[in-house]
Amino acid sequence: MTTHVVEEETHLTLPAAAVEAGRLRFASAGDADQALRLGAFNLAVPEDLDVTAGLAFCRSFYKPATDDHDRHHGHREHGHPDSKLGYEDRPDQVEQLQLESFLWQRYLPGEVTATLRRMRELTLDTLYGVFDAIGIPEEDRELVTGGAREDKGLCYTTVNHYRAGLSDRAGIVEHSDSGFITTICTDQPGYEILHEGRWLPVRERAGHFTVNLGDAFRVLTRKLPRPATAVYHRVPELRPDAGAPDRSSFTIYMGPRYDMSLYQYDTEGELREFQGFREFSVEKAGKLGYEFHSRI
Ligand SMILES: O=C(O)CCC(=O)C(=O)O
Ligand SMILES: [Fe+2]
Repeated sequence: MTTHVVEEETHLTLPAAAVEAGRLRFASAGDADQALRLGAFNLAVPEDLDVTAGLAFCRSFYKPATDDHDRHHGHREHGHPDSKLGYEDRPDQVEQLQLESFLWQRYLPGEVTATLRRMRELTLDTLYGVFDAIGIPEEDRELVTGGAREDKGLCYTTVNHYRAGLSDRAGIVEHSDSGFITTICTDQPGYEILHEGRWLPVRERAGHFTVNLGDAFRVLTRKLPRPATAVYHRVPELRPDAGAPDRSSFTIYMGPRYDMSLYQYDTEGELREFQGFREFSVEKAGKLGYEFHSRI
């Protein structure tokens, strides 16, 4: 007789971790192994990180601005001339605002910038904790990330508004994230991952973010004894729910810069240049049938 409860077969509970005094700690060694295998885990929201401003911004950024100085609204029309990313009305339900970390202060409300900066710090500590778990030598980390510790790599936020009113399309189509790591804050369920060939909704763990590992980690570690998976994830079509707000999420993404290379350890453990990250990203976009950012 199986001891599994039905719920456990239809939902996935992610392994758990927390950052304490700047160090990532998984709940157990088993959680660390599972996190690398899945390419996803839950990360405790630290007590001094208030996500309220971020979630409120997810519900306001797309609405019309009241004046030229209104940074809470008007981001559909803004143009964000200094960003290579910016606003995108995607073919799925989600509309997204993506802004590099050096532009947060210029374009975003002060309280949102403060939240994102704290979440960036947390994401950096988490990234280094994953390097520890895999056994990536300290002296290689700044090279492969393009200087994440000195904020010279690529770090941006994605602010997601899922327009439940748009029918017959996915919330966000299945994809892996391209960089090393993405920390996601959501206000409601919907996130699913591909696990052993099946799409499974992930059970929300109260007071936790979801962390994804991306393509840059998969490429880097593919030939190592403890490789990291780039998790395939999606949000299926969301239905309008009278009285409930649309689904919101915002993320911190960290990856290589587009002007640098992806790296890979060979079977001897030697670090080698793999492919230019921009070329890799253009090829990936082509395979998945979407357009690569026109400004990059
Ligand atoms: O909203 C979510 O749960 C996932 C968002 C996501 O996958 C992304 O922004 O890359
Ligand atoms: Fe994603």
